[in-house]
Amino acid sequence: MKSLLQYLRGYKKECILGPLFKMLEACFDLTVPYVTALMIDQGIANHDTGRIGRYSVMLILLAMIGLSCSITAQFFAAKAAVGFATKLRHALFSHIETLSFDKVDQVGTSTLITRMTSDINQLQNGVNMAIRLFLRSPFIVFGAVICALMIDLKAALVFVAVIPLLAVVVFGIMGISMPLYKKVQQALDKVLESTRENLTGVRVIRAFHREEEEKQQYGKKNDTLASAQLFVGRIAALTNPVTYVMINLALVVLLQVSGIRVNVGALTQGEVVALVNYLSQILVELIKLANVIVVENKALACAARIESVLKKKSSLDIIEDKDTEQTANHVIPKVSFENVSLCYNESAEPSIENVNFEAMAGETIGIIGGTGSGKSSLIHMIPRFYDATKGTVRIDGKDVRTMPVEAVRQKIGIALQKAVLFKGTIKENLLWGNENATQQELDEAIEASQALEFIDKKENGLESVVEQGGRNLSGGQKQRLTVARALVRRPEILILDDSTSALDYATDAKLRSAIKHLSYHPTVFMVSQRTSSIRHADKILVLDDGQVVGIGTHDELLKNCEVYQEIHYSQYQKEEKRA
Ligand SMILES: Nc1ncnc2c1ncn2[C@@H]1O[C@H](COP(=O)(O)OP(=O)(O)OP(=O)(O)O)[C@@H](O)[C@H]1O
Repeated sequence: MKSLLQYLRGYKKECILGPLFKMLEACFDLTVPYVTALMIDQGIANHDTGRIGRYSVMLILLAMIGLSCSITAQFFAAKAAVGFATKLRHALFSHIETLSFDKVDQVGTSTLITRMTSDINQLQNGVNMAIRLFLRSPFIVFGAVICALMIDLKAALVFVAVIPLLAVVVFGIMGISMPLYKKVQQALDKVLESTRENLTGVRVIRAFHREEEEKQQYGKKNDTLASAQLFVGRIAALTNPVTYVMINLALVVLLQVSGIRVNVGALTQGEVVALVNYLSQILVELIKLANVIVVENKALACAARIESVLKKKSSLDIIEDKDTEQTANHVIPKVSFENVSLCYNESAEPSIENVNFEAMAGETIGIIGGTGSGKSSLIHMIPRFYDATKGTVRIDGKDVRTMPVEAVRQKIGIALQKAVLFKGTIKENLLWGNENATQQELDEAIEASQALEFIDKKENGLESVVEQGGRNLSGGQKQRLTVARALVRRPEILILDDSTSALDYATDAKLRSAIKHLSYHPTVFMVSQRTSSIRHADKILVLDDGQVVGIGTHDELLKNCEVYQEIHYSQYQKEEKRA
């Protein structure tokens, strides 16, 4: 939690004034029983309506001042808590944006969402409660005991006896329920994870008639959450009945002792009422304090979850450039892989193993292989989505790890396998590639990606609205826009990760030809499952189980690479049959 306190720094005034006003309110609250006692003893006992009136006005004034103090404290507490949560949310979001993919994979997207939302809300609640009640409740408990002792030492012994007992019960119940709140939070994580998966995959679920199964599984997770919440709720709910029984027993004892003291003339009736009031105040404050501690503990648990994300460092460190290998006479390839392996996690088999190749500037490199053969893994190492676990990936002869991620990505335009677009207009989405792109650059990208044909048909053209995730566009339209977005940057390196799979053969061919004839000459990496898409590449890498099993041109591979032959002839025959 310590490291999170920095986000409260701008709210020092609120953090001091909030508790201060709460303490003022507490002082007025402690005065009320005393004034009531005076009203009973001096006003009611003597039938003195004048005094009764004066004390009544005093009580109303005390209540009004107390209320104003309470509202002011609430204002400061809310201001500090909301400000703290906003700053923290912003910092957490910015931090997550810097994390490397492996770290995001490690934590998990849905739990990151829980931490950004529910955990921060919990923490905001904790800060608010702490400012308002952390000092007030103990202050009232001690204040009420001191006032009781000042009224009558013997009668106040009841307080001395009952407060530790109350404290044991209240804090005992709290101690039992605390660890259970962690379980509730974990169950909530699972429900949110399932919600997210179901909402994003709703079409697939319906297409496969998995609604019932999904409902059942969701129901199970929801029930687990509900039973965890009920269990902890039932334990927490014990607090009130148990403490009320205790306090009522204490009241009986207090009235018994006070009655005797009144009879011997050591106490007045008004003082008895004041003692009863103080005892009730103590009970209320102890219960409040227990609630505060529960909320604070939940907040601390959430703070630890948030801190654990903030402590995660991107694995994409910049290493020192010790390269001596490149010589002046050697033509430096645009991209090269030297004995590169990639393991997503330590225990798993490598997804890429000992890959070596060079891509010269302006060349087109085709990458092909069965599903799961490592095509995406291979190209993800160029923009440093993941760093090689062994070997070196170089751009312009420089180890990519010696360059800042932004510098590497600035050179690259990438259209990922899953076409992702954002809410906004088509133009806004394309400008992600380069926010300063000129109309001419946009036009060239749109034309090359074969997106012109469908953008032109739209009433608002480039200003047409793209809904969240691009759901108002077809798969092929989305793919063409993601290719256009990559081209708008006029990248030195263009990576197309199976990003034309939804296009028909003719459009795919036009797109490839347009990329060849761009006004600039990027080095192109084209991942595809279809040999027809990569057959004209200068060099084709054939991947099988993470290893390069063939490298060469289409014709060369057809002669000497069994895996390529298999892929090609299976498709070639299919196409023949179709024709
Ligand atoms: N983020 C990840 N974490 C762990 N393992 C991964 C991750 N991404 C890919 N893998 C694993 O690496 C291997 C290669 O996956 P990759 O996505 O690179 O294959 P691919 O050839 O692109 O497949 P496809 O053609 O189906 O897209 C697979 O076994 C996959 O399970």
